[in-house]
Amino acid sequence: MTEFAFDLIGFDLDGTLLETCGDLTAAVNHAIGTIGLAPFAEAEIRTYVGKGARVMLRRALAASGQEDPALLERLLPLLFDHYEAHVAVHSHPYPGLIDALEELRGAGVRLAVCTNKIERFTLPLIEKLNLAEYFCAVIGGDTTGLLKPDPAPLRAMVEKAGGGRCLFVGDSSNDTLAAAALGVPSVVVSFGYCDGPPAELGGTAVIDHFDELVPLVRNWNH
Ligand SMILES: O=C(O)COP(=O)(O)O
Ligand SMILES: [Mg+2]
Repeated sequence: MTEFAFDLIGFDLDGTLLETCGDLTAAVNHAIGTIGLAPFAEAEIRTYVGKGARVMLRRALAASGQEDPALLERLLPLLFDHYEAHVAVHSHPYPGLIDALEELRGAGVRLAVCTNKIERFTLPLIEKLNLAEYFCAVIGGDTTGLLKPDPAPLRAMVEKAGGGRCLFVGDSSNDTLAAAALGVPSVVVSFGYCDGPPAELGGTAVIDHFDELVPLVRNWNH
């Protein structure tokens, strides 16, 4: 038991723990630049993030008028190699995150990650930003073979982290749907890459800043 309503708090990665869009945009632009396509602004790529790198690149190619699946398969390794070499150039935790993680950990709440980003990028990114020590389980988009909104990766996170009363924090309907399918309450961060109005994404609650997370779970009344 903890002083909070939860034993375990899981987090989505892109657009929730971390602002990663600068490095993702650079990787997309590198890949499509090799065939002479015009680069995208970060604000556009933000709307393509959340269902894994393959879907992000497919969306960018479609917006460039390129729908050929073979082209997607040819450019994806170029995106991967660029992203792997530049995974934490601009990426950084959202304001207030570290203080919130410290306070939750100090209160005995276990912390974990469940992201659609594949492990090849997820693990080094968390390491490089000095966040690995906080998380007792990290599930990537290729860990179970299924992506959120399927609940399988979230279930794997809960099991690996030792179970208990769980809350999941995310920025998109992938997160709220996966949580709902597992019967886990969810919090939407309105500052992420939300795929709709934050209050309409199906979460149990919405926060606008990580400073709101600890008071929310301390006074949980949902
Ligand atoms: O789209 C991705 O690669 C990952 O997104 P997520 O961390 O929000 O699940
Ligand atoms: Mg996300």
